[in-house]
Amino acid sequence: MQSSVGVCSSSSSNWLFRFSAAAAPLLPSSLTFPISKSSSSSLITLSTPSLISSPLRSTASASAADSSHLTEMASNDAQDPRLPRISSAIRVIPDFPKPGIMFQDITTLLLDTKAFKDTIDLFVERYRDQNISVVAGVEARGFIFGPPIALAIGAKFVPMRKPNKLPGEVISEEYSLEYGTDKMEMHVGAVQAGDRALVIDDLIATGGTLCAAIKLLERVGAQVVECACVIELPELKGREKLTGKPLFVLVKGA
Ligand SMILES: O=P(O)(O)OC[C@H]1O[C@H](OP(=O)(O)OP(=O)(O)O)[C@H](O)[C@@H]1O
Ligand SMILES: Nc1ncnc2[nH]cnc12
Repeated sequence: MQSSVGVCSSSSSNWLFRFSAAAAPLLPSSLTFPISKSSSSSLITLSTPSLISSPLRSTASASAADSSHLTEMASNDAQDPRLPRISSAIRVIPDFPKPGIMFQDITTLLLDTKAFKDTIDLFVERYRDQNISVVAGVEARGFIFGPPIALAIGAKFVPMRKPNKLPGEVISEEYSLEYGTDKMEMHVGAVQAGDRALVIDDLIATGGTLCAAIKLLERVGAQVVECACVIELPELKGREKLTGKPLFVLVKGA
């Protein structure tokens, strides 16, 4: 099938420069727990958990009528003590893969068995009763978080892959990057019209990647109930590009 360039385009590269804290985000208060970088080179340690709000509070912008109950759930939830550990388990590596980029490294979260389990549990607790039929995981790091969530909530897992990786017939969605475009692909037949989809990735920056995933799912008639990420970089305003789809995140990069 043909590729198409979606209306959701990201205006900057996937590798993102981090803005100063002075650049106040115009986003709705969606945050849960800020990741802060220690003075040492790579490992971050959270200084003070000065701003913890519930992960369930943090996310859903309630544009999709079908997801309004998720927003309601969020607003009623108390702070969750699991968030500081999750946040502090994420390492920030400056200048990777290019100078100026603060890389949010979730591999250290995977080494912390409690924090990793808590991460999965938080998503499972949110989605287990939402009648989700498909969890769509975005390559590559959405492949880490998506499958355990899918298994736990009884949904199928569908990989959303980079070009020319899937062997069967695919549909493709191009999306803009700062210099050029990238493409995401999904197997034809993996998702059916009427499926209720959750899109999972580790991180939202400009939102271009999640936008492409949403478009692929909607092209086959699925209903995207929500997007979920471990980390949001709010300064990049990716949330605003999600065509009204709710976004749920656990922590935000500072
Ligand atoms: O919100 P965006 O600006 O679209 O960026 C977010 C995407 O960037 C990273 O993946 P990347 O494209 O680096 O691929 P990888 O996981 O295969 O390294 C990240 O895991 C998200 O998928
Ligand atoms: N700062 C960042 N860290 C990790 N993955 C990213 N993808 C886009 N920006 C990123």
